[in-house]
Amino acid sequence: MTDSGLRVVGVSHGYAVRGQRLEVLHDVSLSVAPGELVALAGPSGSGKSTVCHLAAGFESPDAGTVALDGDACPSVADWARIASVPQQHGLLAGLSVADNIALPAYRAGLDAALLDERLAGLAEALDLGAFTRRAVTETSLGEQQRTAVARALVLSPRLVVLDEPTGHQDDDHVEQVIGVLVGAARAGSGVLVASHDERVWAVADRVVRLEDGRVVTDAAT
Ligand SMILES: Nc1ncnc2c1ncn2[C@@H]1O[C@H](COP(=O)(O)OP(=O)(O)OP(=O)(O)O)[C@@H](O)[C@H]1O
Repeated sequence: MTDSGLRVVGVSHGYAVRGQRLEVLHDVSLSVAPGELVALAGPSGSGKSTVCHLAAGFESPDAGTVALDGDACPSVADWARIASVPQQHGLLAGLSVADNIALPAYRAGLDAALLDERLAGLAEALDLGAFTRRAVTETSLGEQQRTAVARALVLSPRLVVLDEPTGHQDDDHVEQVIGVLVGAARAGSGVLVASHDERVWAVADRVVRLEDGRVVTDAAT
């Protein structure tokens, strides 16, 4: 067995609720290899977002391990390693669409010509070309969601974790988002995507289904 990619092993995790620890994930294990697209499915409240937070390094598990390429301490600061699209998108209100997408690249010191090429490619693939100069606060929720997807992919990360990235999209834009996620996996990123959308499950290499904080199936599609 290889350490390559994301490995979540025996993870239990919970939240403090009225002074008590409420465990919401119980002994969860899953993996995402480089180049693999894995969908997280399950009913509302089953624990998908919690798994995403742990995989993205926003939180550390109460028990068990979360590791990327064998490193048990994923760094949220390095978007070339782990990038994410949280449910609330986390865009910076004071910046344009283009600057939000480019922010990880500015921080990483990506070559300007390469950044321009990637920005143009993502803007076209995600139908953002008409909005790139607009303040992100002056765009629709669906456009903001696609901006967050583009930002997560601008550095071609080792792992990208997306929480319901098609939730605000119409049918055509769902296909565009799915297209860039499949493209990212083909280019070598591991892709973990929490989704209720069967169209996302259909393109996944595997679908991991959670119920009540437990993995009930982990199956190839
Ligand atoms: N900050 C929090 N404090 C307390 N409980 C929480 C918190 N966040 C989530 N939970 C609880 O943890 C459980 C799992 O929530 P989570 O958001 O991971 O589920 P989900 O599968 O992503 O749901 P949805 O599909 O509705 O987004 C739920 O019972 C939820 O109420």
